[in-house]
Amino acid sequence: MEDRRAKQIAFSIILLLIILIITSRLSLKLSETFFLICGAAIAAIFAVVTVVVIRIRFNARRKQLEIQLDSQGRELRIEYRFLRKVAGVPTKFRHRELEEATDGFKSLIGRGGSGTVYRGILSDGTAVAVKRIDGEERGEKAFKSEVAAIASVQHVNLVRLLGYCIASTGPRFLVYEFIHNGSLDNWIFVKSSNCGGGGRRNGCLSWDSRCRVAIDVAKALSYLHHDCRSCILHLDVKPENILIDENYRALVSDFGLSKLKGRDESRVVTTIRGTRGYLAPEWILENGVSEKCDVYSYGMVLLEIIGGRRNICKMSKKKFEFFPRIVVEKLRDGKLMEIVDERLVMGGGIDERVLQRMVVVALWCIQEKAKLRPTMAEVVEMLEGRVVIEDPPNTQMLVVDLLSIGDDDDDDENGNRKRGARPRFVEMDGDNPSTSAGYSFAFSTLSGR
Ligand SMILES: Nc1ncnc2c1ncn2[C@@H]1O[C@H](COP(=O)(O)OP(=O)(O)OP(=O)(O)O)[C@@H](O)[C@H]1O
Repeated sequence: MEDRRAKQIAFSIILLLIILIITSRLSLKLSETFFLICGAAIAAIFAVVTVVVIRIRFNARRKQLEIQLDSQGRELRIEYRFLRKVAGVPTKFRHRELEEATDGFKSLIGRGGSGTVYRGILSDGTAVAVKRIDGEERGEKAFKSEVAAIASVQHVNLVRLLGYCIASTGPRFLVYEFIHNGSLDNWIFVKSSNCGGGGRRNGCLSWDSRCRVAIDVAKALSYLHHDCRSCILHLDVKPENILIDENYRALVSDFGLSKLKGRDESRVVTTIRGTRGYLAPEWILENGVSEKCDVYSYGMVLLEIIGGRRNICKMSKKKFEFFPRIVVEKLRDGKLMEIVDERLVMGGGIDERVLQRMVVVALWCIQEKAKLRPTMAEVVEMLEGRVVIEDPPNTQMLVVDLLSIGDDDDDDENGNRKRGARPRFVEMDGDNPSTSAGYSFAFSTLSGR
């Protein structure tokens, strides 16, 4: 466009100069002035032609460079996007992109303590779960913990954080890969029972799948504790935070409560949060956490996987049943099959040696004294049958789970624990727990999530 305009101007100037030569030839004949004007006009024509040619060439070169840079930029952008994907670096999404992906946040998958999860499809066809983190300060904390903990880690048994979205105002979002079979609680608990969970039901996970899931979760936690630059404490291990993929393999999710612990630190001080029924006793007593808190929660989950029921089960208004205690008794009496999820016993195919191994590992994990518990790396070894496992010490289970039994208001419609509910410190006496006044000092250290 610019070139055409320059050519038009040059053409007009040259035309004017030629007209000038012709008119001066007619009026001045072949005088000296005519030759002067003629020489100057020819020089001007030459200069105009030179300028136009240089300009056209310059523009052509500039255009070529622009095209070249543009294509290099595009290639770099593609390469960068690819490298981010390969390295697992989360992408920053715009709110509009997430709105489009979730069709206006319409298809709700679930609700947790820190936010609401929606199903979505990204523009490239990737199925995602978009978690909207609610609450100002708490939301900010959960968001930062989650991104800091899993943005840099990669493991087949950890759910992948694909991206995030932070707007200057409004909630924050985390975008995960979508895991098709939902959370483990839907696959192990019986809905109708008091000791089951509420919500969506999927089915009953087979014995073999349960064994695989147990090892998958143990491997994920072992990786977080031992194989990352800092030790990552999950601090909220429970069936709701274990997702099951289409091959019935487990992926640990929800890092909203996680903490990083330096390799030279023995424990990290943090306020008491998490979910009743899975909290290690020392967290409440000493107000510090270590990887042994995850080991405790894992042991509790392992028992629930085997039994297909919650560990703490409300039988009536004042009566509770503590499953780990029953497990200890049945192990002692050699009647372990009686603690297995009835639906699996009916189907058969349970290897009693594997069952015994899993139970013993779980009982080691829930030892009240943290230092007696194995590491998650040892748990993997034990579950895979690579080491001989000694019998766990006889534990009194006096302080069962400081947050496990609360007010009636703290339980949901099925009698199960709600997350973040006010805790009550309990002393177990058979299956009839009572609040222990002697331990009431612990209340002052408690804070809901
Ligand atoms: N990546 C995912 N793919 C499929 N479903 C998911 C995914 N992430 C979460 N969900 C579903 O959404 C539910 C809510 O998840 P979320 O992590 O918010 O809460 P939670 O674990 O139940 O509770 P809390 O946040 O209090 O621990 C889960 O129980 C699970 O069923």
